[in-house]
Amino acid sequence: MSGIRIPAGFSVEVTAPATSANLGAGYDSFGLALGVADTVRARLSDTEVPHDSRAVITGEGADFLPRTGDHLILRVAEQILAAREVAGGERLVLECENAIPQSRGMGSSAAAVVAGLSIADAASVAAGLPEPTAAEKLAWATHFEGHPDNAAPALFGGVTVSWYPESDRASSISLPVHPEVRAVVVVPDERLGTDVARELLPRTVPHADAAANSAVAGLFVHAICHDPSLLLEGTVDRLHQEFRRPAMLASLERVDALRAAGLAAVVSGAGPTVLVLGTGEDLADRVSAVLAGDDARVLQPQIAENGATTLSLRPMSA
Ligand SMILES: Nc1ncnc2c1ncn2[C@@H]1O[C@H](COP(=O)(O)OP(=O)(O)OP(=O)(O)O)[C@@H](O)[C@H]1O
Ligand SMILES: N[C@@H](CCO)C(=O)O
Repeated sequence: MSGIRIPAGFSVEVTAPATSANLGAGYDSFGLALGVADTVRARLSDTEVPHDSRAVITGEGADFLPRTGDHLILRVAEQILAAREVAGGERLVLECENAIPQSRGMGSSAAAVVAGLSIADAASVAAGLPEPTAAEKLAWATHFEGHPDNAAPALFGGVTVSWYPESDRASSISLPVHPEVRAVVVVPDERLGTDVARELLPRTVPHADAAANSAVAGLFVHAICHDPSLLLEGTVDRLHQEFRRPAMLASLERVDALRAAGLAAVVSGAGPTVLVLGTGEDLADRVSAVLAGDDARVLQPQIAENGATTLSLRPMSA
């Protein structure tokens, strides 16, 4: 280490939003931030902390997420601080208020990664390093998350399109979303790990399917920015959803029923949550009416304009 360390008394509170990736045809590229967020308070302990009590967790995942350095937020924060040669990462302790359900396709891992990154950034700045650029933040978040479609909206909010200008560097832009577009999610109790869902995808797809998706992806951008009446046609996917049907039969049945009723429903991320995009304050009611008798939770969290926030950074003691 170069002698840079997190100062005594360091304390920060960050939030990171849930996200929905793919949005139909934009596999591994499109994503949006939702108005549900995890809140994490981190502080530097001035004494050694028992390894298994570094994270106090309430809310979603409190019964099964690890409390040690295996905890994703701690692991990300520590590894980034170590890469920057900032000492003290192993003495960070967390209070996590989790609102995002894990392994449901609502970007919980991206939110955890972005929370860890935000803590590492705040600690680095407190130690005297410059504030990282947006491009550096996306690079770190993509490094840990594996793909940028959840990471970009978790960092920057809104609806994002991500791509790889170089094979090892992701980039993203934010779209100017039509003000009437609303987002509803249908969240089942069942969990499905992203790694399991990715295993179900074929290594290659027919050229016609790739061509169809690229046309619809272009239409989606127009629909969400300018003409929400085209969202149903602009969310037809041929690259991922059907391949994953066997792992989430009930979710694909919900997608089918909602689309048959004219609502732009897609699998959210790797599932099994379903995302519905549309207009009107009554969108959640219309979704609930189509899914009458279904026990999955219907929520209308809206599209969040903002991504991760660093809520408070107390002045550091010397
Ligand atoms: N708040 C959190 N704190 C610590 N670890 C978390 C947290 N949220 C998610 N994780 C880790 O990420 C895993 C879930 O990641 P996974 O990619 O399977 O689902 P997801 O991110 O919710 O879904 P998707 O990527 O499809 O939107 C959890 O099992 C846990 O290991
Ligand atoms: N694009 C990703 C999102 C989940 O991380 C997938 O569908 O596997």
